[in-house]
Amino acid sequence: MLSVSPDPVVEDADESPYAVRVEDLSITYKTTFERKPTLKQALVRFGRGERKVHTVEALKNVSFDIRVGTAMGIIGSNGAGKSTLMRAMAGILPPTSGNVEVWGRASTLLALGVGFNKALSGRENIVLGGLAAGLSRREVEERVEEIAEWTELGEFIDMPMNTYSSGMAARVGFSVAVHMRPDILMIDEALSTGDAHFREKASAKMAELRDSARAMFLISHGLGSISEMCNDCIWLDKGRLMMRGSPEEVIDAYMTYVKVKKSPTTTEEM
Ligand SMILES: Nc1ncnc2c1ncn2[C@@H]1O[C@H](COP(=O)(O)OP(=O)(O)OP(=O)(O)O)[C@@H](O)[C@H]1O
Repeated sequence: MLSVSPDPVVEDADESPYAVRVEDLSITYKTTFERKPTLKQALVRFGRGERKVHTVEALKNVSFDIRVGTAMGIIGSNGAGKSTLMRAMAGILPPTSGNVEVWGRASTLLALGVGFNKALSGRENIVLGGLAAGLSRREVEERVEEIAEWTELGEFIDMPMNTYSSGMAARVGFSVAVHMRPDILMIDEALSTGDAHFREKASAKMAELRDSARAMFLISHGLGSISEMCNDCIWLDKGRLMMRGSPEEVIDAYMTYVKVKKSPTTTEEM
């Protein structure tokens, strides 16, 4: 079950209120697919394929909570369940079991550029993105110029997005997400897109948002950006929560686990 409330709950006057609470969360994907029959099976069954169900337990009994002011890094190998967790917290994916409670409006920067209509211009996609994020027509009109300007795409902003490079499309996605003034900001790999100049600009914007939002989540294989941007960290492995702690200690444990020597290059490539 996902529940979203507008205001944070204060339970203990000495502590910041909760921003997100994840309780015993499990998510299982079920995909059916047509398995190609062997020649013999095809002859026996006159070419009919066999429907197979493939089940993946992407998250298994994950629990944690974060308070206002937390910038949490999420680390783990490919397929560990990081994006699944983010999707569940954003309300895009319903839990198979367990609960997710979110206080405030979440804005996600998942898989940058996905969801754009490439036949439309960057500016038109900004309008659609703003409306999809729940802004009113008027709010979108008020912000579209600023969002377009921020991409620094010049006249490309009025050209169809199928003429863009992936980095240019990512700029549009990033700009829309960071201008939604979210309470809870969720960023998936945003820092790895764009060129050096845009990455720097994106980092500065994220630092600004981290300070104004109630909470932030950052998924990145660039462990350097996790230690730079975050004050809390979790490590997922095969859907399980392995560890929670300061970015330094969790990254250390993770690096030891995957037995990769610590060096600036490997840190960025994990
Ligand atoms: N839509 C889906 N249908 C079926 N299985 C899925 C789907 N999305 C993800 N999975 C599976 O769930 C598991 C977790 O995937 P997820 O994308 O959450 O991992 P991740 O930690 O974000 O990985 P990466 O670092 O590669 O982005 C993987 O085994 C993946 O194959």
